[in-house]
Amino acid sequence: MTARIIDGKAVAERLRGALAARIAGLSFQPGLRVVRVGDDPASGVYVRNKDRAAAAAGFDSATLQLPAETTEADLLALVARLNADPAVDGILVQLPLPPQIRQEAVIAAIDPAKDVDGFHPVNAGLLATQQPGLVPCTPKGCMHLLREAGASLSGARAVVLGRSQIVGRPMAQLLLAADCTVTIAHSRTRDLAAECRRAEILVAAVGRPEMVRGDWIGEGAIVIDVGINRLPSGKLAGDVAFAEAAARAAAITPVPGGVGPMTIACLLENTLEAALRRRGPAG
Ligand SMILES: Nc1nc(=O)c2c([nH]1)NC[C@@H]1CN(c3ccc(C(=O)N[C@@H](CCC(=O)O)C(=O)O)cc3)C=[N+]21
Repeated sequence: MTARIIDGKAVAERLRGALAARIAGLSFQPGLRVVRVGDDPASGVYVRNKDRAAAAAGFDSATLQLPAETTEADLLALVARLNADPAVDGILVQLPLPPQIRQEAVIAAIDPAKDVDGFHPVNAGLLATQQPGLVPCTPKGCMHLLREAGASLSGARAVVLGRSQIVGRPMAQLLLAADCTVTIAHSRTRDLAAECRRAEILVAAVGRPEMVRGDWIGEGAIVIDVGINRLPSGKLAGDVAFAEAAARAAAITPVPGGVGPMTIACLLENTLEAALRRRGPAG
């Protein structure tokens, strides 16, 4: 089998177009504030792409850049100001944060109604209990792509590789809510390759370049590659060895151009959702 390539860039473009059309009909611009402390390289391209996409879709968006030495108290004070600002619908604090700042303290300080990353424990709890809330952008984007690939989810064996708070766990919740039979595999799992091979839907989110080899892929599986790893050569690689996997999968996402652009589109989708929930449809 040679896999169909799931074009995340094109799907994201369509989603952003649909958001732009909805925003054009509003009496206000949904407001997004991204806070960046220091200059972690993983965040650089992301912040630039986000700013461009948000402006093009009609959001009132800005990135607030703080020095790497910022104290936790100063960052919490900024979050409190953004929480109180009625023009701000979505707040995203770029992770990772410098070591003097406790990540959990900052996430917990964000108003859950403005938590467009969906990382606040209230939103994680709403997702786990199948109530409406803000859903983390990357797993949400992966679900869009699975639907796009025509995956039939009900009853399907899905394996999520990785158990992070940001991707693996919420991804498993979304697949379960879609009636998949879900396995979460991770670094302590015995025989990872065998677990993955059983998957009809495989979502790889471990952050290790090309760790998933071709013989880990079941014939006809749908493979969603969340990894965006920068190699020493400067090239980007996913968590999946793409060419090997594509020889066995029915469909697969590329890196770049797969999940990454969907993360950004879903951030904008969440910001619009948060705005409509906070202000009502008329604004
Ligand atoms: N609070 C928080 N939320 C995040 O969602 C978050 C974060 N912090 N910190 C950094 C990581 C990284 N991240 C990316 C999203 C999209 C691309 C993306 O669009 N990548 C392009 C390629 C970019 C390139 O060429 O380097 C693609 O995959 O096609 C990359 C990286 C979100 N993150």
